[in-house]
Amino acid sequence: MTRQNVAVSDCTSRIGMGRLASSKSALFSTAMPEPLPALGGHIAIPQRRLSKKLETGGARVCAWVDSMRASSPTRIKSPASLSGNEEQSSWTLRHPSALQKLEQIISVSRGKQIVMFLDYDGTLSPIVQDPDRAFMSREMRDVVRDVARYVPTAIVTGRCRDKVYSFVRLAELYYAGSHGMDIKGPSKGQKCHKGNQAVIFQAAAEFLPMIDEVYKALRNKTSSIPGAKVENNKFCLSVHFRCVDEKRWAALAEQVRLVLSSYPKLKLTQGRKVLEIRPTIKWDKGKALEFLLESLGYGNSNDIFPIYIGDDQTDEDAFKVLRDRGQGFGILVSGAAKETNATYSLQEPSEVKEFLRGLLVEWKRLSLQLGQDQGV
Ligand SMILES: O=P(O)(O)OC[C@H]1O[C@H](O[C@H]2O[C@H](CO)[C@@H](O)[C@H](O)[C@H]2O)[C@H](O)[C@@H](O)[C@@H]1O
Repeated sequence: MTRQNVAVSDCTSRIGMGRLASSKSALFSTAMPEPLPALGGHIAIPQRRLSKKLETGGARVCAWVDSMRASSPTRIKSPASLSGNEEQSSWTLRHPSALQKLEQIISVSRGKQIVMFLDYDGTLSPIVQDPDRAFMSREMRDVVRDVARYVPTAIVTGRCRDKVYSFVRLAELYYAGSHGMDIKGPSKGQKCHKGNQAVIFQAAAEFLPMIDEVYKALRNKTSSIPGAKVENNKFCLSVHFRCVDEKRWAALAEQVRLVLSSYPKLKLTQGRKVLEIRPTIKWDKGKALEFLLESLGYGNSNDIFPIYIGDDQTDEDAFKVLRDRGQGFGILVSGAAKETNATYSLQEPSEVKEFLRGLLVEWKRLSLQLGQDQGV
């Protein structure tokens, strides 16, 4: 047995312990090899450290597996003094439902230019097992189309831009694919936009050959793990483990670690049951949001009100940008209490649809009123 094999099987047995420990508490966490933050968002696993410490790869893989088990964004653990329900209610007080606060949201955004940013998976479409079948409903498409008639609207996603376009099929939107590393403007004119040119920005163009190479290597190395799926998102990759038996997560993580150890210019982050591999450049959904605001001519405007709706750790970068700018707000789509920079929450995509519909009712009323005031 090789050293790597030993590491993986050690970890696998620890996973068993983990399950036991989670019901009986203790032991498991004290056996942690080296504290590692959850793999979320830009909490990248430093590849330099990784390659220097290949000999401790097993320990690292165990830490990854721990993180894979945590949800994304990280769930808030209730302190012993609070029950799960109490924690949930206190979280909802801190991040109230955007549906319940609709009137307040409409009132604070009045007179400002709203710009709408929408994540795709888990926000516009429900999470499903097969990433190739994450379709959005016709009702959701209709609502998003209507929203884009009133305000500039962008889809910001970890997916490959072409792929998300094949799901959304609305030419009037902006699309920021590959976690914002691939941005294109609408191909159909919209009255809110300045001109009709397709803004093209690719933050990581030089990484294309490397990403392609790693895609092939990962496909090859993970092909024997049932349920594992590697998705090529052009400037980044997704290694899905939603359909992989938990007992095999360590083996999968180990293969990913082995491949990445030869690519110090790539980093690993985590989404919902997915390991995401991307260039170590300082670009994320937050930067994409800023880039789009700038492109729309609102970079220095005080009269804008950006709204970003997303469900995943990678959306936190955008929530944080809005919080730091003090403009607009983020809405986290989550039914559970999670650590977030978003201001409001919505439980699931159907609530996203209701929220957007609620805004539309108000915008339609306003434009009717404007028409009447102008005697149209
Ligand atoms: O930024 P997003 O639009 O939220 O994209 C993030 C990842 O979404 C997709 O994976 C997620 O949705 C799948 C379909 O529901 C689900 O099977 C998977 O477990 C989720 O992680 C997409 O396939 C990934 O490439 C994106 O990175």
